[in-house]
Amino acid sequence: MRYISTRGQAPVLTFGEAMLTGLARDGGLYVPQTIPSFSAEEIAALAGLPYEEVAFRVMFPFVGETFTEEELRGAIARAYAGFGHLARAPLVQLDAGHFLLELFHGPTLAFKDFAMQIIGQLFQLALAKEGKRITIVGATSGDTGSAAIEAFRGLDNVDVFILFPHGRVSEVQRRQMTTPAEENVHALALDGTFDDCQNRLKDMFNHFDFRDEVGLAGVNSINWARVLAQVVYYFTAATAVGAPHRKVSFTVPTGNFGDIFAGFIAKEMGLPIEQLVIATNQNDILHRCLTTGRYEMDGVKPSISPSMDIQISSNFERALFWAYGKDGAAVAQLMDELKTKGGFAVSQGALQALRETYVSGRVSEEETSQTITEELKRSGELLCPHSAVGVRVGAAHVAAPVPMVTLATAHPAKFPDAVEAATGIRPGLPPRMADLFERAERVTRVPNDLAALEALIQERRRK
Ligand SMILES: Cc1ncc(COP(=O)(O)O)c(C=O)c1O
Ligand SMILES: N[C@@H](CCOP(=O)(O)O)C(=O)O
Repeated sequence: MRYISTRGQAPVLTFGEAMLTGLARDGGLYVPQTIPSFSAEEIAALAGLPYEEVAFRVMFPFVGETFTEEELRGAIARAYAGFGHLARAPLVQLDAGHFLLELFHGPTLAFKDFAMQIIGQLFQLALAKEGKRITIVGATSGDTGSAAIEAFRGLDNVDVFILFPHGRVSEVQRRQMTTPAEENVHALALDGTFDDCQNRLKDMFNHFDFRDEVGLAGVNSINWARVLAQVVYYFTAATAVGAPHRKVSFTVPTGNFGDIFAGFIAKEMGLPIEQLVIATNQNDILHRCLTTGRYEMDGVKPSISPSMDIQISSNFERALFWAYGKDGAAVAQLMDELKTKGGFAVSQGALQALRETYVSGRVSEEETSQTITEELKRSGELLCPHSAVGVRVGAAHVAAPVPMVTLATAHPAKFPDAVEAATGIRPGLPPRMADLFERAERVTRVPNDLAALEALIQERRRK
């Protein structure tokens, strides 16, 4: 299996190389050159298997020569052993034909753990083989950061720097990033938005001297391995509700587009997915783009679902690559227009291709809150605000007899203020995190300035 860049100008890599490289050297994102496909019989055989076995069968064809079967199985077993639910990703029924896929039973209570725990294991295997040390820099709107810290804390050959937008994450999210005491962990509160954090991260990748000197690695969904690990739960959920014998639809609370893009990959692999529904909060650039054909930035508005307060939806580039018939030059031009003009128009053909793959919906702040209130009364499910965005849009797209699965992306306890305001109930953290508010915080306030960030990372990383 080989990996190519969405901008067509970077070296073709193996899975292991693409995983350690992160952003391609032409600024694009790595994608598999071909997508392995599963027959209906192979999909049917996944029903009822342990999550770990499904993860192995789904991931192994993409991993190719980088890891042996034994290595991958071992990494998967270690990755999910600490999850707080035997099913790993349990499904609960909300309504006739509407299911919720709970993705928040991992160590940091968000769906990011599903991928981050496994890539933590895979990075360790790859680094041991190559005798390398690396500097991970991550950008987060709240959840990727803590998941990355949890996966890499305390490792001798890895330093982790996490950029998060100052004042724009929940207190629980912030404390999850600022309280780990390990010396290889650095939480950096940046004066700006998540998009600024992600832009500076990409700037670092595009600054080759810095990148090579520090051994820069990325664990955002820039990294293909992140997306791959997220493909797995589409298979477990779909087979649990009857695939491949019947079709299934998914609704995904969407920001950086990694999660829903994993659903697209599952579909390309043969999973019979009817609708892939993008659910956005008031930062609705993706919904506007599908509706109007223009991807147009208009400023991030802070919301009660802060992890989705994103305008530059990184993985949309991967979706565009497919929509433009894998024309890297066309994608590079769009990304250049986004950077220089703040937007671009999608061609008619590509827009049609996007609309054939995705539908979308947008949820206001009031509707998000109302959905948390109503869903608790109706089904007893206490939703986090991101999952509530998904449930609202998902409910509007249920089309019998095809079941709808909405992804619940975070635990309500990560956003206690929004949940309490909607329901009067303040959700508690699990016992292992009960002292989170007593732990000492360690955080550095940083400017939105590439040179200053690079200097800080150079100074703090262990050589
Ligand atoms: C809780 C939560 N829900 C949804 C999302 C959106 O996921 P994606 O960025 O993969 O679209 C994020 C972050 O990205 C998140 O942290
Ligand atoms: N919501 C995310 C934003 C980064 O997304 P990623 O999937 O690219 O890591 C977060 O919580 O940080």
